[in-house]
Amino acid sequence: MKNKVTVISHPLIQHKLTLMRKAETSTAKFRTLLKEISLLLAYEVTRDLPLKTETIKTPLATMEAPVLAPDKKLVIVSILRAGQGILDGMLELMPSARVGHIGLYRDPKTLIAIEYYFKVPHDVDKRDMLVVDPMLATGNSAAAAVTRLKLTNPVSLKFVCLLAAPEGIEHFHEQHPDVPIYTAAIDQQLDEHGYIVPGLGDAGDRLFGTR
Ligand SMILES: O=P(O)(O)OC[C@H]1O[C@H](OP(=O)(O)OP(=O)(O)O)[C@H](O)[C@@H]1O
Ligand SMILES: O=c1cc[nH]c(=O)[nH]1
Ligand SMILES: [Mg+2]
Repeated sequence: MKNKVTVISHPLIQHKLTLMRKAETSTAKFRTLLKEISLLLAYEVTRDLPLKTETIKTPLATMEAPVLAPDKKLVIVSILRAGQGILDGMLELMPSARVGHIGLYRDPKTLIAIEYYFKVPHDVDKRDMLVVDPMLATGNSAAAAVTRLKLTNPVSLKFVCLLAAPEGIEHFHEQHPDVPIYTAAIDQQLDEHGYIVPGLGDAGDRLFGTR
């Protein structure tokens, strides 16, 4: 499991990601695309969820049918703000998942992540945790979020994003070699302001139309 990065390179994801990257893509379209991609990411990220069987009756017969095994299943933690875009899509696929929020913003000068909000369900220690944020740039935000969330003792932890920079992957795995990263793409590098290049710009601003 050490230093594991999975690039989810499904053609539908790659096509939609290209549309998201385009500077002319509207806020409404950007939001819809992120939601659609998140459904596809969720499908891949939950591939190893354990199953058990239960006896059910179809209109024709009784059968042993697969259902998700644990009573307490997933908790999805959104890193505010932009994590909300992935959360929306994932909740459509997994409407019973519990949800946590961690509010972080990057100080524009130091690029250090500053926490301003934290709330997770009381029973996260019985749940598998997906931490979601579209962007892994320096990795400061994701690493700080996971450091904080590890204190809540989730059963397991995965980090899910849309775009990752090589620098961010390295920094994140220096601090959390045990936490796998799932991403739709790994871009070239960071620019001097800590933005992913070629990237898609500021995910939060594009999602909420704040710029
Ligand atoms: O890997 P890092 O260098 O930490 O950068 C990534 C972070 O930057 C963005 O959030 P931002 O700070 O812009 O906050 P916002 O979501 O409220 O816009 C993004 O959503 C990540 O949380
Ligand atoms: O490229 C980047 C880097 C950090 N945060 C973003 O939203 N985009
Ligand atoms: Mg932002």
